[in-house]
Amino acid sequence: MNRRAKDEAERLVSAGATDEDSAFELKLRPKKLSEFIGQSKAKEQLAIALEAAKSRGEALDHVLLFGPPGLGKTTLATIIANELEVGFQQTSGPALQIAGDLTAILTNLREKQVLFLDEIHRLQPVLEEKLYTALEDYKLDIMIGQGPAARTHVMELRPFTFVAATTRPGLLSSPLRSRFGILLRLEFYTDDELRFIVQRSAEVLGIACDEDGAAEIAMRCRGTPRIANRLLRRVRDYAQVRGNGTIDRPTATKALEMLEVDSHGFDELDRRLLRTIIEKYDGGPVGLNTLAAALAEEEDALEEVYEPFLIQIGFLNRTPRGRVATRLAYDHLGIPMPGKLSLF
Ligand SMILES: Nc1ncnc2c1ncn2[C@@H]1O[C@H](COP(=O)(O)OP(=O)(O)OP(=O)(O)O)[C@@H](O)[C@H]1O
Repeated sequence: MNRRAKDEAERLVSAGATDEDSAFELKLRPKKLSEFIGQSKAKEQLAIALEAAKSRGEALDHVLLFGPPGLGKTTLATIIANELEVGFQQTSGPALQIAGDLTAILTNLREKQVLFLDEIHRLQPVLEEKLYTALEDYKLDIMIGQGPAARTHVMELRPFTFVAATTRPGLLSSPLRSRFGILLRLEFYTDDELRFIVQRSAEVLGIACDEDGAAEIAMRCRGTPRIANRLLRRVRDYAQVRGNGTIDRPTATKALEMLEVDSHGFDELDRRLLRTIIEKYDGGPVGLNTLAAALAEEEDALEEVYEPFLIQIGFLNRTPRGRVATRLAYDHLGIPMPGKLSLF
């Protein structure tokens, strides 16, 4: 495990998946679009496209899912296959190393099947080019032989639906982006939607959790279902050992305070990030690389994992000159915000 993955795994409110999450996520994953809570815009777009493809008896257009980690991209990909009643095969950008890997997967796909490729922004450029004709015409160029005797053979593929996911849509080349007919952006969830998700997960896992207890967890999970499900498991432990086994508001509050997850779902790292901008750089603007060096964190991790939620809830601004802490950040940390200089 590299340092970033290790730090991420240790961070309770990280949106990245840990091994423990994966085991639970299999149980908690909604199987049908009707069970998928929230994301009404993406859901409606998808429902219409699914119905149209089904009524025409064709493979669904290729789908690109994008948004921060843990919001349900993999879940939606599996739902697409379930709704179409076709097979589902999953791989990821970093897992595909050589052209042969991709060829093997594509040539083994069955008619109208869903192929899900996670982290498509990390796909190697040569493989990306190979994908173009496969996505456009269901054809694959295969090189046979080597040197002057090498020949290209065009292989026909069965029509399939390609579903790709990325946290960094900006890194995709425009030819690749243009191969997708359906673009679905996933947004952070509202507190109400997350309360439903917590209650549903509690029911599936057989955990006693009342509405207020679920609301307390929902409020502190950074708009992210994966974090909601993880906090639910930790609060359940606390309720069993220190409480009467039921998750109500006081139990959830005490458990989350003990875990140092504050009322906004911030942990030590978020507070350190905001405090660094305020105390070391007078509130900003400070460039991403300077900030990453000051925090001893990687730029990618700051940009992909930590910042999106802080920006979404208005604690941080990304400006052309760098990151700026907002008044909300000063207030939350109890630091007085310096007044603007006035000429009068
Ligand atoms: N709308 C939803 N309703 C109920 N549960 C959800 C919803 N979205 C996600 N979840 C739950 O959150 C967890 C994480 O979802 P998922 O693995 O689909 O996220 P992801 O966006 O693919 O993340 P990553 O890209 O990091 O893999 C799963 O346990 C899933 O059951």
